[in-house]
Amino acid sequence: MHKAGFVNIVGNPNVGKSTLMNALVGERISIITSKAQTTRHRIMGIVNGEDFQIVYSDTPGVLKPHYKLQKSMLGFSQSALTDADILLYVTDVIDSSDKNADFIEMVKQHAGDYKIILVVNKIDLVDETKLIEIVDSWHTILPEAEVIPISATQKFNIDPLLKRIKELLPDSPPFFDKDALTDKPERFFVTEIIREKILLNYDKEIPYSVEVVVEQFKEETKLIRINAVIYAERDSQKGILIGHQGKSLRKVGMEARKDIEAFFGKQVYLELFIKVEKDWRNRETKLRNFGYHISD
Ligand SMILES: Nc1nc2c(ncn2[C@@H]2O[C@H](COP(=O)(O)OP(=O)(O)OP(=O)(O)O)[C@@H](O)[C@H]2O)c(=O)[nH]1
Repeated sequence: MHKAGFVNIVGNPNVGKSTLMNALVGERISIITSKAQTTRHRIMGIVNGEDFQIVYSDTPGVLKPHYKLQKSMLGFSQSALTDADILLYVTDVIDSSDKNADFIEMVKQHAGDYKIILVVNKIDLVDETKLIEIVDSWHTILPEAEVIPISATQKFNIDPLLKRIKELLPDSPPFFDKDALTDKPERFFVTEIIREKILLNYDKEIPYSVEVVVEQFKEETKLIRINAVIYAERDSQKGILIGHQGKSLRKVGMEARKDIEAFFGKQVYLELFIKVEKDWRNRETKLRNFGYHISD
């Protein structure tokens, strides 16, 4: 049986999230260190094993202390919370729970949607008595969570944490092509960015009916040339995607190009094509393979 799921990492700045990520992900995988932000999450790394796939991502901004958790942010934060399989709430022995009261409340509200692991980092800085006190207090604040104390820099308790994450992952086939992603993560991000722009620019039916495939990704010294195909299911959708005098598609292309340029820190020449592939949904596997095909 294969396991796969989304592990969403939240926590205040400076508690050691990056250090923990490196320790968890280490050399086990193709780490994706890019700063690009996709629709809801920033994917930080994907760990592939023979029978599992862990997709780590974080929710930027959720816990920044200078961001008073305002009403307007709530929707975003909640959606980030609801689609995690496992929530990795990272804190450290210095962090105080008071300033996160609002966020903790939200975590609790969604406790039925995911498993929560509360990671107390930097335990190398305190003695045992203090640590027990801290762990106990978190048990009280968030009884829904399993508390795992670690030291990311000392690599203490990292393996048991990883083991627990694997145990808690739901049974599922992988979400991302395991091999293709390992050596070509950039295609995945291009696809994600284009998909995001489609989501933002068209009504619901369209985003769910299209598949984006990067057919060419050619990196030159000063420029990246990308050809991507948006597959629609019907001719009518093709028309909507293109829009009046090509206006809609141009807008998607322009917005996507800007983000892709920011992502790679390089000028990008992006060409978008639309093709109709009737009933592509029933041929998903074929399409997925095709999507990672390198044409140059
Ligand atoms: N003593 C100790 N320091 C640690 C440990 N883990 C991380 N640190 C230190 O804590 C600081 C912050 O670590 P980061 O991994 O950058 O923290 P972060 O949560 O990713 O920070 P942001 O990127 O600001 O959100 C660094 O100086 C780390 O070396 C630990 O286990 N013990």
